[in-house]
Amino acid sequence: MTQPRPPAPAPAGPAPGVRVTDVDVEDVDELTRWALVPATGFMEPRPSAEDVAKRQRRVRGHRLLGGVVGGRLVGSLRSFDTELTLPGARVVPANAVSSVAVLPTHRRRGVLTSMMRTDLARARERGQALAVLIASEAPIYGRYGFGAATEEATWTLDTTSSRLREDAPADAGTVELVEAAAVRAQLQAVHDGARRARAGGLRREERWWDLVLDPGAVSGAWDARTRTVLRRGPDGTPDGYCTYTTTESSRGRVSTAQLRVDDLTATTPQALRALWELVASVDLVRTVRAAHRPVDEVLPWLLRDPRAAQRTGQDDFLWVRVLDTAAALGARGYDAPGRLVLRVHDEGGPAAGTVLLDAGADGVEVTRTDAEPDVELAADALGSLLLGGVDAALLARAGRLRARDGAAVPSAAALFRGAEVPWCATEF
Ligand SMILES: CC(=O)SCCNC(=O)CCNC(=O)[C@H](O)C(C)(C)COP(=O)(O)OP(=O)(O)OC[C@H]1O[C@@H](n2cnc3c(N)ncnc32)[C@H](O)[C@@H]1OP(=O)(O)O
Repeated sequence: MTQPRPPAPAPAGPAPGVRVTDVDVEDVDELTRWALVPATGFMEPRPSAEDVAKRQRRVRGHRLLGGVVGGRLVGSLRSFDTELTLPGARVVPANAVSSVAVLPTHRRRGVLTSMMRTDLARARERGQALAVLIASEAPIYGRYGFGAATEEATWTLDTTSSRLREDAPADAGTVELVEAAAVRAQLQAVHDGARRARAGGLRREERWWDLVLDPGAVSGAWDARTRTVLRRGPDGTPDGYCTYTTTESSRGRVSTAQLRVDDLTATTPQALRALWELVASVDLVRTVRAAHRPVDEVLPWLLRDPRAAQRTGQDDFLWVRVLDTAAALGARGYDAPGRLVLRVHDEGGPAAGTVLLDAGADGVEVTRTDAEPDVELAADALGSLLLGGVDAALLARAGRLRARDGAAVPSAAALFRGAEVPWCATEF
C-alpha cells in the first residue's frame, strides 16, 4: 500500500531566529504591542487604547502567544478552551486557535510554525485530544495537521415565492419580538441545547454574547437595525430564536428591501419552521440572505417552491486537528458497527500511530495495535473525517486515504458517516 502524503515534517521547537513568548493579558503595554499584530494581519484599524481595553476583557483567560524575532514581537496566536460536539452528540473539550497573524515584514520565516508547534504541544500536554480553528486561507493549516471538517452555506430566498407547504412541522408555539439583551439567558440556553445536539457545535463563551450584544463592537455585530425574535414551544419553554437585520431599499415605489439572518437557532423542527416562516414573510422584504448556515438547510424542503431558496455560496468552516488519535476516535459515536485498523501519519506530531477501532452496539473501543492497517491517512485527513461530514470514499478518490483492499473504503465510509451533516454556527 503506498502511503498518503504526510503533512510537512514538524520537528519540535521554534524555527531558527524565532522565539515564542507568553503575552501577559494584564500588561497593557504588552497587550497593545500584541494587538497590533492581528489588527495588521486582518487589515483592521490600529487598535486605540479603548479597543485594547475591550480586547483585554474579551481575551482574559485565553492563552496569548507572541512570535519574537530580533527582540520585536512580530507574530500573534491566541487559544482558549472550548467544547466541540462529535457525532452521537458527544461533547468533548477542545483547544480553539484564533488571532493568528505575522507582520508582513517577517512572513515566511517560520514564525507561525513556531507559535503553532508551541500551542499544539501545550494543548496535548493538557490532555486535549482536539484543536479547532477557522482558516483565513485554505492552504495554511494542513501542514499543521488540521483538516476541513464542516462546511457552511449561504442561502438566498426570494420572498415572492416563499409560502410554506401544508405539511411543514407546526405546533401551537409562539414567536415574540424581544430585546436580545433582556433575554440573553434564554438565547444562550437555546443555543446550548442546539450545539450539544449536532456534530460540529461549539460552546459560545459569555464574551461571544458580550460581543454581539454590544452594538458597534465589531463590524457585522448585531446593531440598532437588528431585531430578535424568541420562539416558545406550546409549554412556553424557549426552543428557538432568530436575529435578523433589515436594509431598506427601493426601485421607485417598489420595495427591494433585504433581510439578513444573523443567527437562527432552534432545538425542534417546529421552532425551525416557525422562525423560517417568520423571516420569509416580513412585509416589504424581497430577499432574505442567510450566511453561515448548514449545507443541508431544511428551508427548501419546507417550501411549496423549493427553488425560491437557492444555495448561493458554500465554504469550509471548522478545521479539526486530532492531537490524540485513540482518545478522539473513542470519544465520538458510531451509528454502524464495524472494526477498522487505521494508521495515521503525523511526522513529529502527536496523532501518529496505528489503532484498532472497534465500534459495536455496546460502545466503542480504540486500542493501539501492531496489525497491518486497513486504511492509512495523514492527520489532516483524519481531522476531516472525525465529525462525519466528509466521506471516506471521497478522500480515497482524492488519494488522501489509502486502503488495503476494495472492501476497506466502504467499511471506513460506513463507520465514519454521521447521522447528520456537521455544522458549526459559531465564529471565533
Ligand atoms: C486561525 C486563524 O486565525 S486564521 C488567520 C490567519 N492569518 C491571516 O490570514 C493573516 C494574514 N497572514 C499572515 O499573517 C501570515 O501569512 C500567516 C500567519 C498566515 C503565516 O505566517 P508565516 O510566519 O509567514 O508562516 P510560516 O513562515 O510559519 O509558514 C510556514 C509554511 O506555511 C506556508 N504558508 C504560510 N502562510 C501561507 C499562506 N497564506 N498560503 C500558503 N502557504 C502559506 C509557508 O509558505 C511555509 O511553507 P514552507 O514550510 O513550505 O516554506
